[in-house]
Amino acid sequence: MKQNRKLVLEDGTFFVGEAIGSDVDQSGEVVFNTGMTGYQEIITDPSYCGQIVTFTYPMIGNYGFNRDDYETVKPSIHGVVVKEANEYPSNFRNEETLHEFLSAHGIPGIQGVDTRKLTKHIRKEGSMKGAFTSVEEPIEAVVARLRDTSFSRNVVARVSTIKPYVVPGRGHRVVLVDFGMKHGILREFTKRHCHVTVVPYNTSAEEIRRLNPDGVLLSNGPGDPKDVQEAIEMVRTILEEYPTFGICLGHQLIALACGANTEKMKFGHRGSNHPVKHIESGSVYMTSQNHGYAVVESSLSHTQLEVTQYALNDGTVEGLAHLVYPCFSAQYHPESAPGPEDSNELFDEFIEMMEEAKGREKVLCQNVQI
Ligand SMILES: NC(=O)CC[C@H](N)C(=O)O
Repeated sequence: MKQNRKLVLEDGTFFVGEAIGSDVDQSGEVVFNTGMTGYQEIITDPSYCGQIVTFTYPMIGNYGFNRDDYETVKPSIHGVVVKEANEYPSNFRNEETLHEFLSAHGIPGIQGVDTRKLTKHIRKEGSMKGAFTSVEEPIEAVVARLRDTSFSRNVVARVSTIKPYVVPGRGHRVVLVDFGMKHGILREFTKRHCHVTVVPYNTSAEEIRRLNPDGVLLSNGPGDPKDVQEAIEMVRTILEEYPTFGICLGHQLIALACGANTEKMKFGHRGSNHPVKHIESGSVYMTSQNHGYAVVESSLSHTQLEVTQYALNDGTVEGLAHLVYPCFSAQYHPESAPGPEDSNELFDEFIEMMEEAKGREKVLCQNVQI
């Protein structure tokens, strides 16, 4: 393997390896994902906007990239770090290699890195900034540059849709607020015949009201939830008016809108086998996760939210429900893509919630007629 690219971390730790993908010296927050499969979905998940993802599974690219598994058409990840990038994918759906895919989308990568060492370092020291550079560039210069770089606070705006669009269906009318939506979420709604209107992240409560939805879905998305202030305002209003379901960033926005707090985690949860316990049933579900922030449990005591699910690995909050309004959320990805589909039923719960709300409306109308 060639030694023609370096990954330098903010604390001066560096890894030398072979350049793959695009030839750009990009920087980002270095995080790790432990999934054994699903690299295409991970690389195309907009929640990774601005991040450099280290894959702990040692060979990436072995089944190639195909036309079906995109989570968004235009990836916004800032780089990938792998132990070995497979050059000869073998799969009937394969269309291009990891290297070809990354090159086509301007994403840099590196192979030949001891990803186990890098992951252990991040676990110990926490996720941190990193940059790809040439092997010649002095470490001190890169570190100084990284210290001066601050992450963009505008990542949601980069990945959200600019204009609303409709994915027609004959079922419930859902307004899906796109903070960096994975296509998997849309797939779950179309599977259930919903009529989905996807709207930009900064759509106001008034604009949503004009669409007269049966329910509102707040999608996943990149960055710090506190950076999307206009959405927090909107969520505060809509959750009192419509059945509301929040996924990942959407979950965090519901918490903030209700007066709770969120915090940055040391190294986050990114993988496809995170056990989550549902308090009411006692059941444990394997979940697909990708988040670096979490809801602060102690901040929930003065809100109208209750914890419905916990992460079994570290006890962090994984699910919330509103005590008054039909509103609930999950910190993980019930749409999977990639990962287990155990929690798919949350979409059915949301459909039931919309049905119940419609039923209540009908009774109210009948009473008025009498
Ligand atoms: N997948 C997501 O929606 C991630 C939410 C948020 N950006 C976080 O890292 O916690």
